[in-house]
Amino acid sequence: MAAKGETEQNQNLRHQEVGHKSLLQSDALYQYILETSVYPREPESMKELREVTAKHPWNIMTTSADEGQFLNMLLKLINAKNTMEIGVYTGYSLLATALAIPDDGKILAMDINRENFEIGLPIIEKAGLAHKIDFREGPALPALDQMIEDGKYHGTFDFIFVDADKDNYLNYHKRLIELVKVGGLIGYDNTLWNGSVVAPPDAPMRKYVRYYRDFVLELNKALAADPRIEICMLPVGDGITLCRRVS
Ligand SMILES: C[S@@+](CC[C@H](N)C(=O)[O-])C[C@H]1O[C@@H](n2cnc3c(N)ncnc32)[C@H](O)[C@@H]1O
Repeated sequence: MAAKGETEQNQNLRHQEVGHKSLLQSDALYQYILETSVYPREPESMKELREVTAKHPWNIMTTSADEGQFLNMLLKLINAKNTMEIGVYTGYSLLATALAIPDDGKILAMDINRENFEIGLPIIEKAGLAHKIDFREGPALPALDQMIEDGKYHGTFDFIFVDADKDNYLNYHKRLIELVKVGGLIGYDNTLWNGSVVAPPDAPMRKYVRYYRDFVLELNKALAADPRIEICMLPVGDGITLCRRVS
């Protein structure tokens, strides 16, 4: 929202700064989406987890409520059962997934930080969903290598959500393309990276946005050129690219 008394010119300038949270033209439009169709339909457990996460110092990392709603709907549409998530944080997207998959569905969830996962875990337990989650603490890349070496995970995942270290996304893609089933989906989060993907190099940008920007640009090019997948880039949240494995 525009601060009280802020001039239109200042407001426009503020929206040009890279790092603006919403990719939409105005905060008011984003707020409209949240208040009209997201918050009124958000399950109690997701609301509770969102509110607990809001008090955490790194809350900027959480998946937005509109993206959580989108993931939940998408997983139901594709009847996902066997899923993976790389980058859990306090578990908002994890909970959106756990709510969408059937009772015997599974989520292999990986994160280097167990402490943050444990912030959301009691809420997931209270919702009766913890049995669907196999949380593994540690860096995802060696874990994926191990799965590939094991052989038994090839082509077994219906859906994989990647929301972790952007400088590894291409490394993840090389492995995940073997683990997702033909016809299954991989979702890469933050592919519009705060809008920085179209910013001039000298634009004002937070340090971490600038650091990861080139990796995101490289990923987007590589996904667009990969004949093993069909892709669809959506301006939901910070941008999500869905990749459907076709071969
Ligand atoms: C943007 S947050 C994930 C947000 C989460 N999807 C949600 O809904 O709140 C990114 C997470 O990736 C984790 N992460 C960073 N590097 C990682 C790595 N190499 N392997 C696994 N997880 C990693 C971080 O600890 C952090 O919790």
